Order: sequence, then C-alpha cells, then structure tokens
Amino acid sequence: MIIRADGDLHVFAVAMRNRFRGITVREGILVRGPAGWAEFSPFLDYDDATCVPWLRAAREAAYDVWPTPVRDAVPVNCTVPAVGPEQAHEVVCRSAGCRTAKVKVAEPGRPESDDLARVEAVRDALGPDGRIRVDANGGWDVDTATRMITWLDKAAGGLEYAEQPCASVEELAQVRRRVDVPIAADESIRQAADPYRVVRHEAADIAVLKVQPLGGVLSALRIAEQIGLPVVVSSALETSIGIAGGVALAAALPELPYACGLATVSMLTADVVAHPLVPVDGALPVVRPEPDPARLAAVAADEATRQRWLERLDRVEGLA
Ligand SMILES: O=C(O)CCC(=O)C1=CC=C[C@@H](O)[C@@H]1C(=O)O
Ligand SMILES: [Mg+2]
Repeated sequence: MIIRADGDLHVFAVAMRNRFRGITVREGILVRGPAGWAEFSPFLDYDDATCVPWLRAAREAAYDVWPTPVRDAVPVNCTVPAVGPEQAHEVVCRSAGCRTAKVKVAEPGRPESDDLARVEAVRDALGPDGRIRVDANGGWDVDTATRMITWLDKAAGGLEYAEQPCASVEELAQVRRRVDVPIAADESIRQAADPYRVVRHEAADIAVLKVQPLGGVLSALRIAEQIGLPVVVSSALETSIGIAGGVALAAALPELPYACGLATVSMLTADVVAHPLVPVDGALPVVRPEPDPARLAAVAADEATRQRWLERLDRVEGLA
C-alpha cells in the first residue's frame, strides 16, 4: 500500500520553541487517506529500517479504523524541557491546568545541580499536590541513576516515577531494585525488538507507549493489553494530526491511571489545524482535527526538504 496514492501530501517543517533532546525543528509528512489524515514524522537521525513502524502507523491512520473510545477526555502532563528554573516555572504556570509535570533530566553536558534546581522550580510552580515525573532518556549509569533519583525525589517532594533512567533493560532492573521510586520504560519498549523483555526482567512498573514508533494505535493497544503494566501514552512531538493517534490510543485504554504525555503541540511554534490539540483544564478532548489549508501552507517545507522527505518515504515504503 503506497501511502500517497489517494490523497494530498504535505511536507512540513516547524521550529521547536525550545531545543528538546537535540531537536530544534520538527519535520514530516501529512497525508490524507480515505480514513483520515495521517502523519509520518520519524526523527531525522533514524535510519530507514527504524522508520518502518512509523510508516505503518501513518498507513493505519490513513486507511484503517481506530478503536472505539471509552472516554471523552485524556488527562495530560505538561512537559518541561532541560531549561533553567525560571523557564521551567513558566512552563508549568502556562500549562492550562495540567496537574502533572514531566521534567527532562540528564541532558548531556549539564551539571546535576541543574536537574535538581529545575525539579525544585517545578514543585514550586505546581504546589504540593501536583505530580512530578522525570525522564532521563537512558542518560545515567546505574550508580548515577540511583543517586540522582534519590536526590530528585527529595527535591521534588516525591516523584511519581522516573522514566528510562538507564539505557538497557538490565540496568533498569538494577535501578528498580535499588530505589523506592517507580520506574517507567520508554526506549526499552519503543526501540526494542521485544517490548515485553522489560516485564520478564522485572525492569519497570509503568509502560510508556508511543503510537508512531510502535506501528500504530492498534498495535500499541495490543501491547498495552499484553504487557501487564499500567500505561502512559506519550507523543513523538507530532503536530495535532499525529497527536490525535495518541489521543485515540489513550481514549481506548480500559484503564488510564496516569496523565499522558500528549500536551506537546505547544512545544512547536506552529500547528496545522485551526483548533490545536492543547489541554483545557489539564485534559485533551478526544477528537480528530483536520488540517487548515492556510496553516498547512504556512508550515510548508522548502523544496529541498520536501524532496528529502519524499525520497525517505519511498525508501521506507520499499522496506515496509
Ligand atoms: O512524554 C511527554 O511528556 C512528552 C513527549 C516526550 O517527552 C518525548 C517525545 C519524543 C521523544 C522523546 O525524547 C520524549 C521522551 O523520551 O519521552
Ligand atoms: Mg521518554
């Protein structure tokens, strides 16, 4: 199935408000299929084989039916990039009622004191009853993770969980045995050949699931059903078109005990729909917005970028 056959295809390029895990511009393809609009936006550093599940997710959005929602709103966290304490404070205060904050930590080249100050600022902004989770993106070794999680737990006045403190499943399992804070697995699921390895190794308390890297809403839902852990649905920093897939997954889960990491549209400097999927009172509505032609035109990539993405799509379609 060739994704561009049935509909319009747009290549977009949008600057991020803040650098986030080394990313300053988000690029990708938006395409309309018979079932609706789809987003294909694997990160630029991914090789073609890694992009295959991302393409499956886009094909699903374009051609298939998403599962029936069991709720009409999805509670979300605000996402605090590795910024200074003043800016971290501001992100939380402008988060439209989010009572949970996810704070990026372990940014390469930054001192540990930055992470502690950021988390303290987030607690100050949230007040005592908000929840704080941290995400290290696998940036620590076991000893550093053990120490930092203990310190951050103190600085936060209690952490909800620590996401992907170390890179490997074995390390996650060791850290999990050493600290009291629950451990969430993200890269250990979305970049793994076997997403259930974390469970066999007793390496995580929570599964973070993302629709594009896991091959679509239905395949992520299958993992959620089989993994036996509470699930947090998180974004891959998409426009509102891609975020709608995450919302569809979160809306279909029988249980949703944690706020989801889907409030990331505001991290982009522009979106493609008239009513972006941004939180109201800390939750996203369960809707599937369509692009607005003027907004699509405003974020159109230049010709060289467009060609690069069409070639990438061709190559990935050749593999899928
Ligand atoms: O979970 C969130 O609050 C927002 C999404 C988010 O943090 C991420 C999206 C995409 C890439 C990742 O580096 C990052 C993550 O690691 O969870
Ligand atoms: Mg993560």
